[in-house]
Amino acid sequence: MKFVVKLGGAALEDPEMLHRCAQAVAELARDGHQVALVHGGGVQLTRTLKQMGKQSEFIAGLRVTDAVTRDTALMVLAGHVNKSLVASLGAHGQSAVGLSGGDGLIFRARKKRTAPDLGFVGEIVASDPRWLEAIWKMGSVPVLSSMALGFDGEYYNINADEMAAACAMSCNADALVFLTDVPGVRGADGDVLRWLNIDQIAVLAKDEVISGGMLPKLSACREALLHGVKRVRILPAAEAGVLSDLCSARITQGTEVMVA
Ligand SMILES: Nc1ncnc2c1ncn2[C@@H]1O[C@H](COP(=O)(O)OP(=O)(O)O)[C@@H](O)[C@H]1O
Ligand SMILES: CC(=O)N[C@@H](CCC(=O)OP(=O)(O)O)C(=O)O
Repeated sequence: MKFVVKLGGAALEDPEMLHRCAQAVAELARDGHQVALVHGGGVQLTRTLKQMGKQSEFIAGLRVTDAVTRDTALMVLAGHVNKSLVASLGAHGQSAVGLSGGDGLIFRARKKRTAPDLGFVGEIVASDPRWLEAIWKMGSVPVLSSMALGFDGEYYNINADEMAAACAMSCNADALVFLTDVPGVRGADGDVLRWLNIDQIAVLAKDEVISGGMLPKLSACREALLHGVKRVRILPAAEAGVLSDLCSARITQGTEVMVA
């Protein structure tokens, strides 16, 4: 099976969590699945920007990205975070190849047109999954950071959940799993929803039951499901160990997002 696993920056903060997620991804690959790992690193980027004296601003879960922020995103996401994940997979005996969307022109971006303007924030408009296929053929795991090149030669900062959905759509993934720092999507009563229909997303957003980073995440889930990805699940990173059971057993952790 083809899996796209997205690992969020908050989950990456805890070395034990990182270890668990890398182990689960390595196990999936060793079981013969084709796995692409797409990662975020929003928390790490915010910290580095703060050390540089720059405050971060988000609008509807997306970072306002000026040129300095974009260059810092390249450094942190395509650099340190990406290479740390390659190292973690390596520590579990799994070879991995770290890439950004710009490498091999796997993903092309264009500036996201929003009001207010978000600067160098992009959206994926084209993809060429042949590099992913080539890496899989070599028995390796592509590890993708959420930066992609525009046709104007500029790098754009892509929300990592959007990047993961684009990756899953591009390679016709059987499953897209978001490993995150919460136990799942919480409903109005605070309990984790075991299932979420994509038609409910707009209502949850309107009622402010979902906010911040959950907005682009659920929008990415919706896009992926509407474009042929068969299964989409939001899973707590702490439970990454159940990844290999996803398609063979009934799992209860996290939230399954579904089309009506
Ligand atoms: N209804 C909700 N259920 C769960 N998390 C929510 C909800 N609404 C907002 N959130 C926020 O969404 C965050 C997860 O999104 P995000 O920060 O983008 O995670 P990641 O780093 O995994 O991409 C949670 O930490 C939580 O603060
Ligand atoms: C445009 C935009 O907001 N990009 C994100 C990219 C990283 C990301 O999405 O990281 P997480 O998955 O850890 O949240 C950012 O700059 O924070």
